[in-house]
Amino acid sequence: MSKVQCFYFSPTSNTKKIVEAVASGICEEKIENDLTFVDKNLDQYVVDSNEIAVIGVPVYGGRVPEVILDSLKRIKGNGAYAVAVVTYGNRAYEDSLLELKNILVEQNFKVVAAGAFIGEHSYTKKVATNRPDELDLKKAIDFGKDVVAKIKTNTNNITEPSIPGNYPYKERSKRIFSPHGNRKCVYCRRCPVVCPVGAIDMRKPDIVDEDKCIHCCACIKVCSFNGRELLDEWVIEKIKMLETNCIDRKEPEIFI
Ligand SMILES: Cc1cc2nc3c(=O)[nH]c(=O)nc-3n(C[C@H](O)[C@H](O)[C@H](O)COP(=O)(O)O)c2cc1C
Repeated sequence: MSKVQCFYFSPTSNTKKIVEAVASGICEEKIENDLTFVDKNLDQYVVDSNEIAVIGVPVYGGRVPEVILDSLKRIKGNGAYAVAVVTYGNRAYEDSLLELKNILVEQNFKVVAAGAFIGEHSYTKKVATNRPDELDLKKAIDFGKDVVAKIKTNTNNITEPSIPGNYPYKERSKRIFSPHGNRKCVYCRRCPVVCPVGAIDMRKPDIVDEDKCIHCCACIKVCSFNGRELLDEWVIEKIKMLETNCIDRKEPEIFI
C-alpha cells in the first residue's frame, strides 16, 4: 500500500481521532479528507487501487448519519482496500457498522476490516467522558497494524469480516431538537463556524434553522460559556436515560 486515505464525518472530533489513529497504524503517508462540512463540500474523491482507505462516521440512532450519505457516494473505491469505522456514545452501534460496510462495498471497496469505537456522547459530557482516551487510541493504532498483517498474510484471498447488524436497518429517528442559545451566550460566534450544515446565523447565533440542524451538538461542545443547550423534553429524558443506563465502560470491538 502506497498511502492511506482518511475520510471522516466528525462534528465533535471523536471519529476523526479514531480514523487518524487507525490510519497511523497502517502507513505513515496519510491523506486527510474531512467530510464534516457537508454544506460546503461537493468534491469527488478517488482512492487508487494500491491505496487503502479508512472511513469513519459517528453513530446516529444506530445508523450511519443520513446527512453524510451523499458524500460517501462521491468516494470511488476502484477495488482498493477499506477499513470501516464507527464511533458511538457508549449506548449501542446497532446497524451502523454493517450499513457503512455495505455502502463501501457499493462504492467498489474491498472491506478488509471494521471497528466500533467509543466517543464521548454528543448529548452529554457525563457519558463516555473524554473518550476516545489513550487506551482507545492505542487499540485503534494496533487495529491498523492488524489490518496490515491481514493483508500481507492473505494477499490473494482477503475475506470480508462478519459484522453484526440487522436487515432491514433500524428505522431513522425523525425527532427535531435543535440546540438553542441562552442568556450565557456572549456572541463569540464560534458555534456557527463549527456547524457542519450552516444552521446557525452568524449575526444572531441564537437563531437556528431547525430544518437544517442535524443535532450533532458541535455548537454545544465548542461553547466555553455554556451558552447553548438542548431544551426539548424528549432529549432531556433521553439524556437522563443515557446518564443512568450507559455509564459502564464499553470497549472497542474489532472485526477482521
Ligand atoms: C443525533 C445523534 C444520535 C446519536 N445516536 C447514538 C446512538 O444511537 N448510539 C450511541 O451510542 N451514541 C449515539 N450518539 C453519540 C455519537 O455517536 C458519539 O458521541 C460519537 O462519538 C460522535 O462522533 P463525532 O465526535 O465524530 O461527532 C448520537 C449522537 C447524535 C448527535
